[in-house]
Amino acid sequence: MKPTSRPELFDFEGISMTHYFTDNWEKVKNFQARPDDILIATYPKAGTTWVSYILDLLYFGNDAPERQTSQPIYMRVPFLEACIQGVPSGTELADNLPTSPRLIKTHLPVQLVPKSFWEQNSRVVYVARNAKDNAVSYFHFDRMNMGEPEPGNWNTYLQKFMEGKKVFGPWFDHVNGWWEKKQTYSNLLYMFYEDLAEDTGREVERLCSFLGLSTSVEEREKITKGVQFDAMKQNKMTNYSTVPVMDFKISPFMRKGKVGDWKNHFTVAQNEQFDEVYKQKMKNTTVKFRTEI
Ligand SMILES: Nc1ncnc2c1ncn2[C@@H]1O[C@H](COP(=O)(O)OS(=O)(=O)O)[C@@H](OP(=O)(O)O)[C@H]1O
Repeated sequence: MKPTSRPELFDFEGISMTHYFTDNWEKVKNFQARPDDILIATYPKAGTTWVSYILDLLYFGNDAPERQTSQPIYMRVPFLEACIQGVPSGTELADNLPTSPRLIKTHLPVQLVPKSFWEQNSRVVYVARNAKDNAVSYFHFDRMNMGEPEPGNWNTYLQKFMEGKKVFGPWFDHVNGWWEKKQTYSNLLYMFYEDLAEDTGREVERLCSFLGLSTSVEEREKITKGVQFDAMKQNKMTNYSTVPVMDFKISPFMRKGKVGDWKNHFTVAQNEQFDEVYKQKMKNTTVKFRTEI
């Protein structure tokens, strides 16, 4: 259903959120994960759809062709915390998934993930993207998605991004929180968008080895080809063109798919300020990002 106005941000357990991701909170919090579930966790716009589609093809690519031609990726990989009037919630979709393993998407910061995922020792694939490109992608997404708060202009957007006043909270805490989790939770694979862009085939192989899949080289090559930006942009089941709240005339979901597009957006002054903030916020972590490849 099309919203009549954009939602407001509010504080939820210390994180900026909109009601779309908190309205179903009791069910999200008490969600029953299974040991073979695979949770795909990301800060928004870090490569969720890319990795979702890779995993979907790895597990179900050879299933009935209708799955690939008639079911959009967001139906195959439910968005756990999403709750939008008129469509089934993420928890409902996940509970009713007929396939196994279940692939489930979340943008939650690690501390808000339902505890059953940890209790069941479910596998988690986290994808992170460098902060500058992530901010740019998020800005264009918020411009075109009426389900997101009003983005304002690029400069005000960037200031708010640095303050963490974006849906799902600060990028910094998100990537750092999940990085810390990885140190103690062995069923977590921490991936980078930049690595995927540099060598998708290598990253597909990494995923297979994490998941214990013995997919053939030919199959992996086929998947690698099918998940390239242009192929996914043309594919109605992966390009989000079926979502009514998104206005592709403003900006398409599959926008550029590049590493380094931030250079076309940041002014010299914005870049200097961002680097200062980044240094402060990232001073206690060992996670390293590439802003170009
Ligand atoms: N195959 C492939 N190759 C390269 N880049 C890709 C690919 N698939 C998705 N993308 C880019 O990822 C951005 C969307 O991120 P998400 O899928 O995480 O969005 S969401 O949070 O689920 O809404 C968005 O990035 P930008 O183009 O920079 O805006 C997409 O274009």
